[in-house]
Amino acid sequence: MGIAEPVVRESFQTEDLSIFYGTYEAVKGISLPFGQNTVTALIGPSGCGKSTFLRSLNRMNDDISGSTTKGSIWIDGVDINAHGTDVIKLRQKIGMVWQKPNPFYKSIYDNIAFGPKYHGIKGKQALDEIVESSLRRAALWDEVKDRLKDSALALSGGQQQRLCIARALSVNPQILLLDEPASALDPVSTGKVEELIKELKEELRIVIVTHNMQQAARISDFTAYFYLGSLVEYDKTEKVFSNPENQMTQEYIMGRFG
Ligand SMILES: Nc1ncnc2c1ncn2[C@@H]1O[C@H](COP(=O)(O)OP(=O)(O)OP(=O)(O)O)[C@@H](O)[C@H]1O
Repeated sequence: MGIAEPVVRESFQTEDLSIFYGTYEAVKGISLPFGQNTVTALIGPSGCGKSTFLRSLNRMNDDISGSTTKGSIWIDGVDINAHGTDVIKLRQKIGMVWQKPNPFYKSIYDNIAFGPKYHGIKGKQALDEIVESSLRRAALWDEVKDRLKDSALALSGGQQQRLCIARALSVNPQILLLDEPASALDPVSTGKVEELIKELKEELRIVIVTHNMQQAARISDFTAYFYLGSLVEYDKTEKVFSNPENQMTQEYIMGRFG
């Protein structure tokens, strides 16, 4: 009898992950790795399960009544769906930015300081440092450093989205989940967010849902093509966009459907 091969797990990956709304299986047994310092793009036609899959990665689906999950999401050898997971700590490790910028009705400063304060950081100097470094990492510091006490809602849409990214960064996540983060932005702001994603991947892993094929091609290292809840193709972005294995991927990328 042979010796069983040890299971080598990426430090962040899904394994046979299915997600249901009631009895409807919106995500069907998907296994995907998310490597360090990589951007992974999730693409596919509307309703194919991209956002459902993305939200499950930091258990945002817990908040949707009737949603259940089967399979595993491994982070550093621990299944985040296991009983007893501290979901607040998990969301500190795995941050999320939504499609529509959603700053709090607070000052720019307080938007960023909120998370660190919640996690127990006290003292003006420590908070000042986190606010500055988070805004710098989100390429927003120079634009807002003289008006930190102004309302975040006075910022432009593109600035608000970078503020939301800075807010996510303020608690030092290892992973950032982005759900169409630039779809509500003008081309200049979109360009800034894309530049930022490329810079941030030097420090973190990023998983992004996007409907914009050029954007996926520009910023991601790996691309996963979803269709009707299943993973049809996953490969290096260059390969998926130049020579996909699957005809359906090819047609979607060429804009023939979706
Ligand atoms: N809260 C919910 N309750 C019930 N069904 C849902 C819920 N959210 C999503 N679904 C269903 O699950 C499927 C996947 O939806 P999801 O939003 O994940 O797809 P998507 O690929 O992100 O779509 P889009 O690109 O349009 O945002 C769809 O059939 C959708 O109708």
